[in-house]
Amino acid sequence: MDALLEVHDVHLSFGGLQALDGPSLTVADGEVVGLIGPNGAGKTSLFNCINGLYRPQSGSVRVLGREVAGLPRHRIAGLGVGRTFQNLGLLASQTVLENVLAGAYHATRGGWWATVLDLPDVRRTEDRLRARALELLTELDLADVAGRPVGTLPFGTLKRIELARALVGEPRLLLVDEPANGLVHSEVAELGATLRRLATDRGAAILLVEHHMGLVTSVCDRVVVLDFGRLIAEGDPREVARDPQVVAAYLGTAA
Ligand SMILES: Nc1ncnc2c1ncn2[C@@H]1O[C@H](COP(=O)(O)OP(=O)(O)OP(=O)(O)O)[C@@H](O)[C@H]1O
Repeated sequence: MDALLEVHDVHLSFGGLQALDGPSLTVADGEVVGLIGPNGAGKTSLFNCINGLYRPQSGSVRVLGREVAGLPRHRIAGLGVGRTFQNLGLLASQTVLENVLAGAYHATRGGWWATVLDLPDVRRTEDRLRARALELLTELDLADVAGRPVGTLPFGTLKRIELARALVGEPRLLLVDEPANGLVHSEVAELGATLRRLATDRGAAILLVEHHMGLVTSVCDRVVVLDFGRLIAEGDPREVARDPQVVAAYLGTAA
């Protein structure tokens, strides 16, 4: 069977700078894979190539066996790829519920006429998404703030809203970018439990970019390590963390 995500020999450069220099990796259903590496290693660039923000110059990115490199972002989201952003992509003046529903934009594209005419199909989809959003808000302990504007809420809460927004479209593959950044210890532990639950209960595959090694070792089945756009190690999180090449990369001494 095809892996859920297959990245093969992807190259991406900005002028003379090689952001991705041929990494290959796979993620299977229900698997949580950590994507780690020092600052500037290419982690976010790889996310951008998977969800269609960037188009790699060469190589292949397959989701459920289908080539997605070069497809528009909403089409890739429609194939089941969700994403959270490092710098939260939330709208401060909108409520928590509105922000979460915006994450399902690709699923509500019934067309202008369908929306204006309030066609039953569009209404049914919107009702279903609303119910799903409210369910997620309860699951992520956000039900009490559903009607509050996002701009009035603390940072740890915003991180959970960002996660709910990525989940409302029921992704098969979730790309999570530095979710622990800015969270206190107890929030990181809670986040780890939430990510594990998503993979175990919903069978979602998760690719997790994270610098917090405690979170990586506690939730990831496997990690892949990038340095200067290249894959330098792969395997069990604890073993990889001891790999001399990985240690050197983090200390800035790798070639
Ligand atoms: N749009 C862009 N234009 C020019 N250079 C870019 C662009 N996006 C990324 N880069 C460069 O590509 C390289 C990889 O960056 P990327 O953000 O993917 O690394 P990262 O591993 O996610 O780093 P961090 O852990 O700091 O978020 C860096 O040298 C970065 O400066």
